[in-house]
Amino acid sequence: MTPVLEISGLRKTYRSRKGARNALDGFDMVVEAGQVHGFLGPNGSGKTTTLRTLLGLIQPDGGRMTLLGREVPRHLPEVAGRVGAIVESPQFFGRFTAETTLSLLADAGGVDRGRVPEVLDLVGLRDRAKEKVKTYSLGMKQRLAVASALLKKPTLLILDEPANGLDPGGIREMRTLMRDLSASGMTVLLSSHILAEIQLICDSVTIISAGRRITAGSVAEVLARHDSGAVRVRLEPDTDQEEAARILREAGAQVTVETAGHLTVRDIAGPAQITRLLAQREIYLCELTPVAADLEDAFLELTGTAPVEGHHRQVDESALAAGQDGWGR
Ligand SMILES: Nc1ncnc2c1ncn2[C@@H]1O[C@H](COP(=O)(O)OP(=O)(O)OP(=O)(O)O)[C@@H](O)[C@H]1O
Repeated sequence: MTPVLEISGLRKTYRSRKGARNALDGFDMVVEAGQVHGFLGPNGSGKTTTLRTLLGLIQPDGGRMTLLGREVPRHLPEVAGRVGAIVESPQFFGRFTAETTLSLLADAGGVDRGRVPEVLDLVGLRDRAKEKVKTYSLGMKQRLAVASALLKKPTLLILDEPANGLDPGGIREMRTLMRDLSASGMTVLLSSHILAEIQLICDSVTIISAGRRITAGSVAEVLARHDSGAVRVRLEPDTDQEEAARILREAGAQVTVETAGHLTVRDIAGPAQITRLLAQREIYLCELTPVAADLEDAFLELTGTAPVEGHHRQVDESALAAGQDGWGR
């Protein structure tokens, strides 16, 4: 089946009097139909630039993009009616109610007003639909934004940080909504920094760093590639942790002494080897658990953005274009 979205070799350089920055440096991405696809990357890595370029809001400097099988931006008008998107927090008129706002948007988009109560219901705003938007919380405005993107029953829904400003209950509702939309046949592409959430919601992910794809695949594949083989060991109470760590290190393992009674062990043949080495010295275990890699670990390692003690990471991820030092020199 043709992917719903395909990007290859996308390039975008922002130029100003201060210099030129490569926001996208040959970026590739594929999103298959019916998936919830997570788009992840550190601050300034190029996510919004990608989404804005896809939607024809930014002119790329090179590369190819297709949406629903049609090349964009050239054929964007043919597919725009089937793509719903929120790429920046949309501004709504505070004095209008959600119902009026959506009705006007429906009229403007040639959508039957009968769809308005449906989308209000979908995003959980039905009970507040007749109140003015200026009385809404941030999370409620976010829901209204999603409702507006759903008006035209899109085949592809693109959301930039949809969980922004939502409380834990709201995040969970958004997760259910994404899954329901996907189950109804819609493809969803969402960018987010809430990695635990992405791990729960998404079928597949693309991770971008410095304007390039650094990994992509199903969440399970990305996690499997990242599996560190680490094992968490809990020792019997009153065991000398340092002694146990020393024994394992002598055998070539990498050992981190954790909170009371726990060790994390890497680079060892297997759990049986840990048990054998310690039992030979009359040290016994209560528990031995493989440490499952999570998306946050994979993300921090792949993007090189894990915090380093005593070092303040600078947030901008994009590379200066060749020959530029940021001051146009
Ligand atoms: N209009 C612009 N003019 C100049 N530089 C820009 C412009 N928009 C984005 N950039 C730069 O391009 C790079 C990529 O920005 P982009 O907004 O795409 O990142 P992002 O991955 O969406 O980041 P975040 O997670 O912080 O939202 C950054 O260095 C940013 O400063």
